Amino acid sequence: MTAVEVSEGEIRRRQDRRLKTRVFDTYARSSVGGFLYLIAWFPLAIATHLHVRHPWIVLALTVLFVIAAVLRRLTRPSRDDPEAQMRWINRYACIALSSIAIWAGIQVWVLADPLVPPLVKSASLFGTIAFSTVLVHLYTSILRLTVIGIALLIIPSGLVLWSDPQLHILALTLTLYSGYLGAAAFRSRSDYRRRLDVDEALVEQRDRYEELSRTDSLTGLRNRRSFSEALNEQVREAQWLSGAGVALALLDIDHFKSINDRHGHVIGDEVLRHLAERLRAAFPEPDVVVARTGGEEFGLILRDYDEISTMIRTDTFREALEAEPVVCAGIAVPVSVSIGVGSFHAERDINDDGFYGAVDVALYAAKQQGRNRVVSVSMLEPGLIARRSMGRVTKPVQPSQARPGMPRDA
Ligand SMILES: Nc1nc2c(ncn2[C@@H]2O[C@H](COP(=O)(O)OP(=O)(O)OP(=O)(O)O)[C@@H](O)[C@H]2O)c(=O)[nH]1
Repeated sequence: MTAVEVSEGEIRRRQDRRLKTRVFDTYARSSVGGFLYLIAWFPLAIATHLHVRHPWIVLALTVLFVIAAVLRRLTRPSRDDPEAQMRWINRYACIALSSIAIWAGIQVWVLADPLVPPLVKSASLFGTIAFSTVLVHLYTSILRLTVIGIALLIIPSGLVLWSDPQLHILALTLTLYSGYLGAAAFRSRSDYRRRLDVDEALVEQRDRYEELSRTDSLTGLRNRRSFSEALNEQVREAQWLSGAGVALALLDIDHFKSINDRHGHVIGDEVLRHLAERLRAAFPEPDVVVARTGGEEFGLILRDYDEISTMIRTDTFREALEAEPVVCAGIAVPVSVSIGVGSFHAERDINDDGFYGAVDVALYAAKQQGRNRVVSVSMLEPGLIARRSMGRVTKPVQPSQARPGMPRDA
């Protein structure tokens, strides 16, 4: 896949991420917006004396505003289900539009009522203009809601104003202003989309760097840092969850220095790459961790494996590797590996460091016994782990702790 091609799954993931951002931005900006109508409604009802003239209507409208405001606050979007988020947008838009429609109706009533003083009519119209302006900022990511909301607030009031020839100029001004708001809503939406694009690019870049920091650049396998973290995690699981088990295998190419000396470092690198591919093919399960832990050292973490099954599997791999030389640039390079294996025992190993140290001693024993073999921790002479681990390397060190002279690129 080239850099330009993006898989369907990836496109879907991006769309879902954008939808989630839109939904949560909308909720964060506007979930208390319904109460604004309520706050504006009380003084208006009093100033127009509607509470004295039509107390039941005032009460009914107040109840409707309260229901819409509370519903808007309580209708929380789903965190992870994109279909539920789409449904939420529609439901939320209906609730928001119902408050807007009630206010628009009140505004028409106030403008048309001859008993309402002109000053109160102007104040109420000013409130309506403020509400329609706020919509542009509240619902930036749901353009249709903004446009319908502005139309609901402005058009009926504009028509009432237009019905009085003396107020034509006011109706025209209102129409012009609604045009401006429409343009602002489009502008605000495209700014918002640009912001989403930038956010997305940053998230992708962060994910890419994170992936790179866990990958061995030569082989593409996990690197020692990622391996250490996975081992730590799985050992902790084995410590705390009854029934969870974890096995570890450490593989070291035999006489790799002479491969480098005979064929050069470029072929040496190719051998490392080929070995990585063979390991990946031999241990394809997603829950098996395959890593390059050092220069010519590789590691496997096998969840829920015991020592014997790990020995059998790694020995099969060793035999297959020995039987089929690695071919690099037309040169057949015989490669063999020594392997140490073990499964985690809490009393013996204590933690991941102790576990790694024990398997490392088994690997050391495999080298000592003539190489090209698998040695398990239980095959070791009692007391050897304690003696050897004093002088041997324990769990792979983090890159920041790496000493000069450590293998390249690991
Ligand atoms: N080509 C190549 N060589 C590497 C890399 N990292 C480490 N090496 C070489 O791996 C060799 C490891 O040599 P030793 O530690 O002596 O081990 P060995 O020759 O495999 O001998 P045994 O492990 O005892 O069988 C050194 O020559 C390193 O230079 C690498 O990334 N690429």
